Amino acid sequence: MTVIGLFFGTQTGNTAAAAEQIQQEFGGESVVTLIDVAEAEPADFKPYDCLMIGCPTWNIGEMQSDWEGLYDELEAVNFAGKKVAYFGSGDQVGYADNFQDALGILEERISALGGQTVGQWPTDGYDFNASKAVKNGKFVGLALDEENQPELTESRIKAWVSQLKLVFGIH
Ligand SMILES: Cc1cc2nc3c(=O)[nH]c(=O)nc-3n(C[C@H](O)[C@H](O)[C@H](O)COP(=O)(O)O)c2cc1C
Repeated sequence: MTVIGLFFGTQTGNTAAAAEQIQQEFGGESVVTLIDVAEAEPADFKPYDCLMIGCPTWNIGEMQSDWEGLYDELEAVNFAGKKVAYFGSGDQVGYADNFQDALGILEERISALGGQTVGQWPTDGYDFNASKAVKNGKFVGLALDEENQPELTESRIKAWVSQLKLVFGIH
């Protein structure tokens, strides 16, 4: 078993591609296991003390549909003692009033179930009106925008992962 479980949902592939890049940055399959939420159930979260949650925002402020389907069932997971990092895909221009809302929705739910949020990310360099993913002036996790800032994705992932390696205790 690997150290980190990365659970992602995706509609058009952007969040899946980010998940793969994040896995590579951490050192590959021996460190991070990728799990598509379309095939996940609550018991799958149990083995991991370190989790990453990847979810794009869809339909104006909603979670991607596979996360939507799992949302109620998350209640069966004990997140106490787990460090949880979040990342998402969104469109800050097209959906400026709901940028990355899904991240905020999931973070609130999983925190209420005992998860410890790690990997917060600054809002500098983004331009949007409102987001449920902003808490105390920061995004609750890494915000990616393939529509408007695809050239920044790689460097954002590298910076975020290097910060998380320390938090997760991975060298
Ligand atoms: C109909 C539609 C609704 C969307 N709604 C939002 C939204 O409310 N907030 C946001 O940040 N992005 C929104 N997006 C942008 C997607 O999150 C973005 O395209 C993302 O990269 C998709 O990720 P995926 O390929 O992993 O599914 C929307 C896109 C479409 C086509």
